[in-house]
Amino acid sequence: MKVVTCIAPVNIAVIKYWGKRDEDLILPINDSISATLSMDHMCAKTTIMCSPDFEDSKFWLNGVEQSLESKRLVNCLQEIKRLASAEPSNAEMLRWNIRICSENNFPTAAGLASSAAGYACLVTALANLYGVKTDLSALARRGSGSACRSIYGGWVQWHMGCNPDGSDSIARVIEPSIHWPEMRILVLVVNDARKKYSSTTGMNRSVATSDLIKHRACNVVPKRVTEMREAIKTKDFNKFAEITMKDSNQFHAIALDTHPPCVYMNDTSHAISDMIHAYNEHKGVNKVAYTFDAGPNACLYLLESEVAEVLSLINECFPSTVAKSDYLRGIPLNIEKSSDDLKFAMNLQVNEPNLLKYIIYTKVGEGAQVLDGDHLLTMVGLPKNTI
Ligand SMILES: Nc1ncnc2c1ncn2[C@@H]1O[C@H](COP(=O)(O)OP(=O)(O)OP(=O)(O)O)[C@@H](O)[C@H]1O
Ligand SMILES: C[C@@](O)(CCOP(=O)(O)OP(=O)(O)O)CC(=O)O
Repeated sequence: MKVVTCIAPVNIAVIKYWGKRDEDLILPINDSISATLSMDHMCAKTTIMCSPDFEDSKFWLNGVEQSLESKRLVNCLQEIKRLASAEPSNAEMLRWNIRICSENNFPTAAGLASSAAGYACLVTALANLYGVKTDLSALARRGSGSACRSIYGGWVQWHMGCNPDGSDSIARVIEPSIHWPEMRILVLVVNDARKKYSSTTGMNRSVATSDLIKHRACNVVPKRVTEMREAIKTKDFNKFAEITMKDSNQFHAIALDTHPPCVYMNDTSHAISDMIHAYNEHKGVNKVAYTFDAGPNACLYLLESEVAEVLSLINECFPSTVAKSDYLRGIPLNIEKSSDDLKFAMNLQVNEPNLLKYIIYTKVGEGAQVLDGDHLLTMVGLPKNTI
């Protein structure tokens, strides 16, 4: 019997991946760049066990048994087993059935990058189980494109590559997590329910029907990637924020240019983006950047020095009656400060209460990791937690 448990982070792109040139190999039509978020508040955890005593293979996600037939899961498993079979001593273990148990400590399939954390975690655990030593980003990519960036910590670029077999479509670290230690992230959760159409469906539809997506991939992203790498390297927040917001907006413009359109942002998302622009304008320089993935939730990048003021601004504009202990996740309670001057100077628009469900405060963190114990499966290969 062998057992491995891993944890893996989510990542939030500042240059978005949207569109594939190969659906099976999951090869993108443009490079993308993201920051990996700390696992303190958002992570996937996966235990994989294999044993000659297991009569069958099983997979549980968040306590619910899943099919093992999913194409992407099969692709990840097949690829890792193929690589593992190069080592003759693995032959017996490769015939054993496996049990997979995974849990996300944040909402699944809600546009909060659960598939990125989930597949990065799965392939890290599988590779460790079978002793496969290779670039894990290419393996994670077979589960979900954005997952390749969650293998690594810090600031990560997914290079689209040009080889038809996808061998050069891999993630690489631009800078480690410690490079920009003041960087912070606020995730404003507007809705954590399962979204209407997945990123996979949306981007396939965009590739098939949007004219703008071709312009973006060929003419916009290459230049933006160079500028973004430079902004990160030189810690130029103003430039970083400008590119991040423009890229998020271009991605959503393409989602709308898709036929039928994919509408991911809602009125609350737009109110958040208006508030950030008003704040940056008031400051005379970009102090906060927003970015939205395939859902209404906002992810704000800002430096630690701005957090207290921006949090009080959010509390003014988006009042909440939810208990603070549940509403502010990861936020020290003494961090808030009065925004009276700001409120007056910015002529703030106050929205109706409870448009935000909760706020997660986090920072840039490390990539996927193997844990020493703390397994999610019992010795007989059954989940310790079921629902
Ligand atoms: N911990 C996990 N282990 C394995 N697979 C997972 C895990 N978490 C999520 N997934 C897979 O990812 C799917 C959700 O992916 P989907 O792209 O729809 O949502 P998301 O990743 O939360 O949002 P987005 O990619 O738009 O940010 C789940 O239905 C499941 O198949
Ligand atoms: C909007 C995005 O979050 C899209 C993520 O798409 P996925 O990686 O979930 O898509 P598949 O490769 O089909 O699984 C932007 C990004 O993370 O770069």
